[in-house]
Amino acid sequence: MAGEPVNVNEFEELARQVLPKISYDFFSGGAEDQHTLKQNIEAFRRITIRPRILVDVSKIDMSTIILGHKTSAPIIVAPTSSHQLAHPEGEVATARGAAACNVIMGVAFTSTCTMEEVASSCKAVRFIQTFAFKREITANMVQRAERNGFRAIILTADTPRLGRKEADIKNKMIAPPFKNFEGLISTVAVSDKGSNVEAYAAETLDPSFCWKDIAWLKSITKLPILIKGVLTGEDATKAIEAGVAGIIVSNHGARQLDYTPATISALEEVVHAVQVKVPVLFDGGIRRGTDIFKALALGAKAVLIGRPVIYGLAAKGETGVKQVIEMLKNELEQTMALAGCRTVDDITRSHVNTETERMECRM
Ligand SMILES: Cc1cc2nc3c(=O)[nH]c(=O)nc-3n(C[C@H](O)[C@H](O)[C@H](O)COP(=O)(O)O)c2cc1C
Ligand SMILES: CCCCC(=O)C(=O)O
Repeated sequence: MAGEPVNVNEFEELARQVLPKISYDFFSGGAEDQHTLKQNIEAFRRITIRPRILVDVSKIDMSTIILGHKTSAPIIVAPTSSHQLAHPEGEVATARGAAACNVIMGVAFTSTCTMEEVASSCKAVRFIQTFAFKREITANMVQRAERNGFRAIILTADTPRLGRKEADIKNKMIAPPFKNFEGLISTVAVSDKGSNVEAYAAETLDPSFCWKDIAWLKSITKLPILIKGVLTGEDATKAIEAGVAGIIVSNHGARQLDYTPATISALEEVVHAVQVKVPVLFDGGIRRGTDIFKALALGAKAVLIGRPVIYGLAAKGETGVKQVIEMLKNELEQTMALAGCRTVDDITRSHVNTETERMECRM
């Protein structure tokens, strides 16, 4: 590619050029047939925007408030693991990039820098992400998150076991050391059968964790809990009953169960079930400012960005993370101006058409 990247897809190409194949495959891959992986992106293309003209758009304000935290735009860095496989400075560089853009940083417990290192590296508002780990691991995570000024817990609930990413199995992907586990698990899992990331997950996860156990998690922390991995109205209702502070519509970047719907196709069902009782956040396949606009129009309060941030990190470290977030912010600002929306609250359901509406027009 000649010249500087002009959109986040070009950052993926840069990342592919600099990363060893095994790492690029790990970051970019999805589960099994990777059907949902493609759909997460394709489904956005099937939604059209209904712009309004002759609105005063001389000033655009993208700022919003998420769980009480003011951010410059409805963008959050998604919690993703293993950033040192992308860049030696790992999650510290990512968090600094997020801080420079004044957006919230999601930190995975399976990070390669410790949560303490990330916490002391910058002033970004940080949320810690956990899985349904065995209880002693979760209790340790909660204590450390509170001590280190994390502002919320993201409980990723779509991972009672790890999805099958076949590229990782073929490549015999070796997980980097997940430093947050030091002293918590006795052995570093190894497997000669394929990806050892799977063996790692099997050793740490508690697949019996279910809805009633959220009460236990709530009993050991004062931090608000966001539940990540909701794809149906039924589960959204259960999440509200369990008393979560927010819901993240996500299929884990299509890395868990293949043939789940593209997340943008599942968003409205969840939004309807939630009835504005808690904020609904969204991730999966966001590559353009127009994608963010569409997710907001369908009811999301903010979006999480996974792979593009990792690609920025791989290509240019902290600067790359910053550039990726800035690009998405600039594109969202442009979209809002051209669609006649001055603030994020001006973006409504009537600013998009989905396939459902287009079918109705034809009938
Ligand atoms: C390499 C990689 C690692 C991930 N690790 C985690 C993780 O540790 N915890 C988690 O909840 N989600 C994880 N995710 C999922 C992201 O949080 C997010 O849901 C997803 O990346 C969004 O889709 P996108 O990559 O298309 O933006 C990971 C995703 C990728 C690509
Ligand atoms: C045990 C690491 C889990 C990372 C993860 O969630 C993913 O790769 O999707």
